Amino acid sequence: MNLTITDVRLTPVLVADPPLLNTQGVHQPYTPRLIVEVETADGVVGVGETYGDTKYLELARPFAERLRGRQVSDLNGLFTVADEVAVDAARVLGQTDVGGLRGVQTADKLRLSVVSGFEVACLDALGRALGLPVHALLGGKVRDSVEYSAYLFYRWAAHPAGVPAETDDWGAALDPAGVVAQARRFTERHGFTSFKLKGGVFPPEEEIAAVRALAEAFPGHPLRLDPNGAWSVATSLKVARELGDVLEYLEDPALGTPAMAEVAAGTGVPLATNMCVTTFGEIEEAFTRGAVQVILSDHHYWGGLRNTRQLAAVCRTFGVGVSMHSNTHLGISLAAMTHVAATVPGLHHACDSHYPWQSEDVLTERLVFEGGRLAVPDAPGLGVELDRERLRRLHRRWLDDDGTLRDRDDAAAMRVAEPGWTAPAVPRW
Ligand SMILES: O=C([O-])[C@@H](O)[C@@H](O)[C@H](O)[C@@H](O)C(=O)[O-]
Ligand SMILES: [Mg+2]
Repeated sequence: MNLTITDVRLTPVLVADPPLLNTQGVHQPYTPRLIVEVETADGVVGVGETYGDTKYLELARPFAERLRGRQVSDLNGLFTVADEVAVDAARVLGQTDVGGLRGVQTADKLRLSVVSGFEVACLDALGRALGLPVHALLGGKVRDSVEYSAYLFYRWAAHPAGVPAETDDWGAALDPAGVVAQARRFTERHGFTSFKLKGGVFPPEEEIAAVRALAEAFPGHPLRLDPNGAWSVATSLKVARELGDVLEYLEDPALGTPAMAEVAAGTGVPLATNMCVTTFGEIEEAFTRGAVQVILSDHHYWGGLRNTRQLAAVCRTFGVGVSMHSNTHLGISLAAMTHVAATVPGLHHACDSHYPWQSEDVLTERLVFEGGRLAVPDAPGLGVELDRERLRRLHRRWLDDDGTLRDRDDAAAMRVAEPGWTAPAVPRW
């Protein structure tokens, strides 16, 4: 068996995305992702997926060039390669991350997101070569299926008139009744029993009313609200008081570890984050200050599936819960999330996934939730197959774009409907 990498292919794509609202603005009609393929001397191909914005592509290209001649099994070596790839200072100085939702941009955060796509592709290739599923390469699954939550968004029925976009049949959700109707669709279509509402869009009273309406419609079901740091400490505490009896956790109510620590000190409602702790370096302060009770891990943020397991071990040591965050992604990433989630002991919360919002994929077969769960694939590698025709079509869309959609910009998308919109200063309420 020859595991030497002989070819690496990078294919940026633009994927249809509905008009989902968040505190920064609204999703653009198409969003970039990067599909990574590594091929071995034996002709085995592994696939991975990560962010596709220009700043990631700029790093992924020199990274890919350095991989030829290395072994797909040399997963630790990927971090050495990452260190060799220079990050343009303009990409990090004073910048915030994708949609402004992952805090301050650093060179490491960029590098780790790129590593994650290559690590998954190498694991897929290695698994295929050895005839083993990725979860086996991570030490073995401890569960046969992984639970996901319904990721509810305030949304418009369609992108603004005149904007080229795909359409869907979800309808608008702009008030409590719309949010409950959306939740019902999620349960009908995918069987989810946990619900997360993306907040920070309307004044907190309206979002409290929406969560109350969900609690009435789905009594006893786990509920979460995530305003992406849009609230002050005082507002966060007020929301925690009003919803404390129905929330599984409150996600990133306030921005940054010091503010989260203040909120945590004033409420018994657990706080979760995918914003103030997204690197190992941010753990110590947050954990020693008791700022967060659940880390929403994301293998794209943390540098891959093996780092996700290391994160889970650190969380376990400190008695902090772990679950999974999601941004817009396709089936390759969902499969990767499912493999690693299957190996993490004590995963007490359903994972987030945007996947039900994505009508397009690059796989031959979509992954299907049953009863809100995904079965953990046991086929070699990730257990998914790339559909080259679909990949070609979504790449063609990326090639045809004049550059306006190649970098996610939720505020720009909002300006189409509301000229003059800028992402609100934080705290917004
Ligand atoms: O896609 C969005 O609008 C989400 O707000 C996403 O960008 C966040 O990263 C994420 O879902 C979160 O939980 O914060
Ligand atoms: Mg979040």
